[in-house]
Amino acid sequence: MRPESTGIVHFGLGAFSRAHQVVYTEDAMLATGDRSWGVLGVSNRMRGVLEPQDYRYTVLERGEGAAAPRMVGALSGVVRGEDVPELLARPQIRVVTLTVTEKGYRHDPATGKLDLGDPEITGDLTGKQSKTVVGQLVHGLRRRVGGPPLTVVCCDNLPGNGEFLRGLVESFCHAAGLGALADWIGDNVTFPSTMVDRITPATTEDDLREAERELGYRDEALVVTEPFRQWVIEDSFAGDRPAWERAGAVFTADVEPWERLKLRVLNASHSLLAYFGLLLGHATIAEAVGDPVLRDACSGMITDDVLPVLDAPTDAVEYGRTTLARFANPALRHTTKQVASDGSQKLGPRLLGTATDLRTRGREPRWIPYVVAAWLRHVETTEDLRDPLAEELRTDPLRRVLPDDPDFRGQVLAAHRQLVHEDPRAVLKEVLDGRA
Ligand SMILES: NC(=O)c1ccc[n+]([C@@H]2O[C@H](COP(=O)([O-])OP(=O)(O)OC[C@H]3O[C@@H](n4cnc5c(N)ncnc54)[C@H](O)[C@@H]3O)[C@@H](O)[C@H]2O)c1
Ligand SMILES: O=P(O)(O)OC[C@@H](O)[C@@H](O)[C@H](O)[C@H](O)CO
Repeated sequence: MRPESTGIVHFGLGAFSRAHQVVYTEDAMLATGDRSWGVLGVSNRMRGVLEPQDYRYTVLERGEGAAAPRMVGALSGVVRGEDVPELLARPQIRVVTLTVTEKGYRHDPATGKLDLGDPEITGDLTGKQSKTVVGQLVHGLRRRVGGPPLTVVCCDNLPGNGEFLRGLVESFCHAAGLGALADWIGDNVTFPSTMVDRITPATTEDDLREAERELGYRDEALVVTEPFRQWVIEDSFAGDRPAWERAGAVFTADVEPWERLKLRVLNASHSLLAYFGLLLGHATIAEAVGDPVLRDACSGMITDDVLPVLDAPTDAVEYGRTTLARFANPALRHTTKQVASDGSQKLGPRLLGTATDLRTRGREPRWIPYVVAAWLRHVETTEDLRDPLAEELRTDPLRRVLPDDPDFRGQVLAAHRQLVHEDPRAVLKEVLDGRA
């Protein structure tokens, strides 16, 4: 399938978007025959990779129920970030989607506010450059003023991701002295929140070689993913949109319960498996969840810490069970190192919100201090730490990450002392035994 024109600009054409939003968009175009929704990716790296392939790539599902390999053709091109401002002026662009990772938003992880001290944000505020995602978005919206409305759909794993991004854009406008633009955005641009789900590890050279043997061609932009996919979208679009519901997406008035369920059950368990998995020598998530102590620890955390403060839109116990079964998919080779990366950005949305909610209701988290302590051990013992705050974390790892709550900090430090002096497996067993 080839699109007739471009309707969507997508920031961050990483593995996930190629396995998720682009596939949903292609399915919507196939179902309706409306081929005006080609996706124009914004990615300096993927430009050089996809151009020689005419912007087509293969999606390879792995695991039980996997579909046949699929060639996706819904991308209409790939451009550089600097090209975005001009693009957003075009009326046929009706939707912007983003998967730029948590750190791509340049916010303070503790407050969720735009980091106005970030040198690249400061540079973009002058209007003389467009290096950050928020800067590119605002400079593009500036060019759009007077044109048709636009919908900006954040698809990163952040709570209230739509409202979050709207706040960053608003702060940028005010800091740049663009109050009138902020008013125009308020009237013409919407930021629906979304819950996105499809486990898609970074593609490795081994994946490429194995796929080449299987498919008979080499695809540098190939993605390997699981059969499962889910997309819940807040129904607040400013204008036209693809008929994503025809591709299985669900539109709802309130996405927050879905986002919380996913972040606090799935992503929180992923982080537990990553940090304790690394401490126990597990290279992949599938290996980690196959370790009975880690599996029981995930179930324990879901039952003891997460469920008591989760207003779930579906059966959360069953959701937890299905999640752990998906993690066990051995064909995915999702590394614990990948999931452990950028912890300073991930702990808040996945774990600390639950801990704060528990403490607000007079309950103590049983497992979360241990997961944060395992992350702390990861920070202390990893030479090539992958985290945007790596330098700062070396000197004071908790300052920018933990909420201002001395009791909780004390719990984390006590758990950390145990992990330094005792075998991590024995520590987890102790916590498990304490529940009996
Ligand atoms: N991979 C998954 O299983 C999965 C599932 C659900 C949601 N997500 C969400 O999608 C995000 C991306 O995942 P992925 O697997 O595609 O990662 P990826 O590393 O393959 O791609 C990330 C993309 O973000 C861009 N990016 C990174 N840092 C940036 C920055 N500072 N400024 C601008 N752009 C930046 C990169 O250029 C790249 O195109 C995740 O962080 C998560 O929020 C991922
Ligand atoms: O994509 P990351 O590396 O930021 O986070 C790793 C995973 O927890 C996450 O991507 C899940 O695989 C995903 O959220 C499942 O839908």
